[in-house]
Amino acid sequence: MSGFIEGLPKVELHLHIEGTLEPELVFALARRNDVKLAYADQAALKAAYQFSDLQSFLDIYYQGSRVLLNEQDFFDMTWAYLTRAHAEQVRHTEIFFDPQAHTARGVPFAVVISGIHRALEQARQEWGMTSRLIMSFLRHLSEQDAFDTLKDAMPFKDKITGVGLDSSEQGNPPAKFGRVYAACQELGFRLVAHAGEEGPPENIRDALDVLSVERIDHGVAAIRDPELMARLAAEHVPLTQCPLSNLRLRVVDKMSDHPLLRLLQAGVKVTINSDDPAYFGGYMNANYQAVQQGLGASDQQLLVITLNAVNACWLSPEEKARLSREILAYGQGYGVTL
Ligand code: HPA
Ligand SMILES: [Zn+2]
Repeated sequence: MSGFIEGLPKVELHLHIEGTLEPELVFALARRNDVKLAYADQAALKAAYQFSDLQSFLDIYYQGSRVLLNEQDFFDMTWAYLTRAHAEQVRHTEIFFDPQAHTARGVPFAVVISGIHRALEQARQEWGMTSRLIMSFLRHLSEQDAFDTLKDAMPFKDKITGVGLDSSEQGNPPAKFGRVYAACQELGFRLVAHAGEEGPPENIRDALDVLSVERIDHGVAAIRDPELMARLAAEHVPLTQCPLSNLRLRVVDKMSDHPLLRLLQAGVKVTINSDDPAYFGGYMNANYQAVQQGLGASDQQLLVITLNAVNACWLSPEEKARLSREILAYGQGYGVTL
């Protein structure tokens, strides 16, 4: 691991908190809550992390989430992620959570958000690490289910900055949630959506035009559509990309095929993120390393990508300016300038 990457102050914008459940914690929580797992031990669970596509991952990811029952479970999961992210110099993180994966099992919305929020608050107090929460709708479920979830979220609105859209992209295009997003916008939520992960460039366009999102999560398919790439660049639409995720879910065959650097060179505001790090083989540093080693990114390009994340995040202008200065000063220490 390069010293430059290890020490670089980072911002993470695409992280599913349920995707940070390491096998060790899955088993610890299963024991604590008396939940039966389909795997005999941690090694057997890890061996199942051989994914052929997004759906094959989601099936295991939702299985893993079944061990989360109590407020303390959501705290422990979130605290474990924050501890790792802090060790990797993540200064600010914007975290997705999937309430429907829990409320459908009878776990109250309040339990989910209280445990996550308590950990975020502790990280802020202990380390000055900042965060935002993004409530993500499961796109394989119905519009009505999303509206019901939005209603459940209302008592906790002050703890939720944005809404997102995740799960199975195939067969569940953005337009299915046009009315939900309009309602969320009316309520003052920031808007993002997964698009162009396994789906076509059209889904990226529709996320922008029908859902009015300000960032695209993944957006890998943009590389197949020069006109769309030019639009993303011209409109400064950030893409929260996740290289190791795309490799493990076979969105790309090999890391050298990943479009992240080509998009950067076309002027698109790409960022590097870890998505579901417990399942995809690494947190932020490993994803930065994949871009460095697999794509040949220079330290200067990694610096630009990191500043893109600062610009795309939901901190105040003052906080962003302070973080940008810290990152630029860090680069200068390595002789890396813009
Ligand atoms: O990578 C992902 N894509 C879509 N849905 C998800 N839910 C968790 N991770 C993902
Ligand atoms: Zn994701």
